[in-house]
Amino acid sequence: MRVQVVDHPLVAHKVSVLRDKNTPSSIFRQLTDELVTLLAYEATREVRTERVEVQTPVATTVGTAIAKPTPLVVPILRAGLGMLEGMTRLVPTAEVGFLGMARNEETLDIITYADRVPNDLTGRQVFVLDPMLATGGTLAEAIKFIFDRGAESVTCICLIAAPEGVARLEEIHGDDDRVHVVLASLDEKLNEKSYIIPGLGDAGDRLYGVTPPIA
Ligand SMILES: O=P(O)(O)OC[C@H]1O[C@H](OP(=O)(O)OP(=O)(O)O)[C@H](O)[C@@H]1O
Ligand SMILES: O=c1cc[nH]c(=O)[nH]1
Ligand SMILES: [Mg+2]
Repeated sequence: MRVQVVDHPLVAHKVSVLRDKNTPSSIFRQLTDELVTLLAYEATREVRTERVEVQTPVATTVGTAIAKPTPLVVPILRAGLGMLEGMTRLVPTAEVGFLGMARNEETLDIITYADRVPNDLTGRQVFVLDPMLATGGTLAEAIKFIFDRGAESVTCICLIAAPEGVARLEEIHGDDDRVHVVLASLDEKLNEKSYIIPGLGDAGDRLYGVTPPIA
């Protein structure tokens, strides 16, 4: 498993504004969108391509196209939805599947409440979007889910991660070069409620407002 923290002043600036508790939802959504585009640029370096013939106004040349089957983008609802548009803007030919997952804030168990992901992911490169990697429970479950359907590789794009969550994924996928994690920031730690410190609070709530927990 490869973990990459994107080291760029624009990324660092935007993450700092995201963290600020006084940043309103509208700006939070806009910054999330901008950050995804910057991270996706790195995360898609190994997207499969093929050579194509291109006719310019003056000559014929060989160009590059994203190969089929096209990448599949999977935002983890809710918070991952805030990252979808930034990703599809960069890879407009990607297909999109949806996974609804929520962590029970008491037990930290993961509830999968929606599955709109193709049943057969054989040979697919999958990009999972979720702004927060805290204990790693959600992403561990999502990665397993996607590999169980036959995907070739899983690249997770997250804004902020805790070392504890990265360590959990390393424990499961340490030797697995099919897994790649791209981050804007690797933070300090988790607090006693498994929130990321310093983090940015609850990403879903900051994007969309407070929602009651799923029973
Ligand atoms: O690494 P973990 O400890 O599993 O925590 C991270 C998960 O928590 C948040 O989702 P949440 O459960 O709050 O759902 P939401 O997006 O609907 O708010 C976040 O978007 C991740 O999916
Ligand atoms: O800090 C955290 C941890 C989990 N989920 C969030 O949205 N934020
Ligand atoms: Mg949440």
